[in-house]
Amino acid sequence: MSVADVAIDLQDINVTFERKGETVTAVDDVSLQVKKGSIYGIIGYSGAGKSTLVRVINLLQRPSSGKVSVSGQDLQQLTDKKLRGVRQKVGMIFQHFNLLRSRTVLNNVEYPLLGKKIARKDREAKALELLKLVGLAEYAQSYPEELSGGQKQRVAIARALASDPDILISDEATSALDPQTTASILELLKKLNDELGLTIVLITHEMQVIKSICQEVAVMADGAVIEQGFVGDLFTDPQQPLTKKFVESAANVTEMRQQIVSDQLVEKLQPNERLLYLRFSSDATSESVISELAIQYGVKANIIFANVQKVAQLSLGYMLVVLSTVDGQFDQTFHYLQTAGVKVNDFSEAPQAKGEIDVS
Ligand SMILES: Nc1ncnc2c1ncn2[C@@H]1O[C@H](COP(=O)(O)OP(=O)(O)OP(=O)(O)O)[C@@H](O)[C@H]1O
Repeated sequence: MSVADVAIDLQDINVTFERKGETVTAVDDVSLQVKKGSIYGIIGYSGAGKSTLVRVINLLQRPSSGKVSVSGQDLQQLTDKKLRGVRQKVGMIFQHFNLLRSRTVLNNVEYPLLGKKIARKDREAKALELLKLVGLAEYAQSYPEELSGGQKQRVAIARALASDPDILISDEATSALDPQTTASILELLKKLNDELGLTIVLITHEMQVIKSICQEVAVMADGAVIEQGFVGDLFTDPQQPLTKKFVESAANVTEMRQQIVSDQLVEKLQPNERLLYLRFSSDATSESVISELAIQYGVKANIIFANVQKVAQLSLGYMLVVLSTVDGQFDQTFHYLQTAGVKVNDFSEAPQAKGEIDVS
């Protein structure tokens, strides 16, 4: 990536806090680059350091060490005045919207422009234009409490756009919303990314959110980035146990695990049967693999669970299947699956009774 293509460049960032005489490491040696015009996700459980890390991006949180560049500018070298200028180009939205209750929706959106040399008429026109963009023009004179959660977040987005930012940071912006409203807010963010070329950094604890709109993702745990890369790659071949857990959560694999245990699938297997968990990427479709097994190798398949999810233009298939052969031999079957690019876990010997089925 050339320097001109980089919106955010964080190098070797550490953030420590002193708490009750102890040093807490909130961010542990994190380096990442966010490409201009991309949507970059940061996922991790509560306390992983996500919020602290994104506050470093506009130096609301100064790192204990490391370098922060935004749009090619080394922020730690800037004067306060220049830093304020950069901060205005980095908008933020939050889980709890942070709207001013006593002001109308229109006033909330114009708020960031109040201190600027811009005529009231123009300011109002701009705020109204932004409300149109987020689909809320008719609510301009309403008050926040008259709006639903999703509508409040739209107002917060319009307000964040008032200073014409190049970058928008979304800190758990959909966490308080139901799945349908979440989807509509993510759709809006994608539209802003497409139409305005806005670079978006999106913090979440939900892989569904990452899957919906992010191109790249960093997985955080205990302050560190433990895995990062393109979303499609992470979903197809997650390396770290935590990443695998997040990927599974987005593919309903948890349900599948429960089914294995509650239906006692392993206990019921015949000697000539195997219980396999198969993962497919788009170049190996589940139908073609299963029919090939039947035709070429005479293997029967009983599909117990199947799910296909779309991630970054890839179709990823997950399947739990009982395969049976006449002679109970599976060497050829495994070999075929491997060459077809299918990832295989054999659950036949798994400690199913305890529900500890590892799908790594
Ligand atoms: N100002 C502070 N003083 C002391 N410790 C802090 C401070 N801010 C954050 N921490 C600690 O740093 C760690 C990371 O917190 P952070 O809020 O960045 O995590 P997070 O992944 O965003 O989690 P959440 O989603 O719950 O906010 C936590 O252990 C937190 O207690």
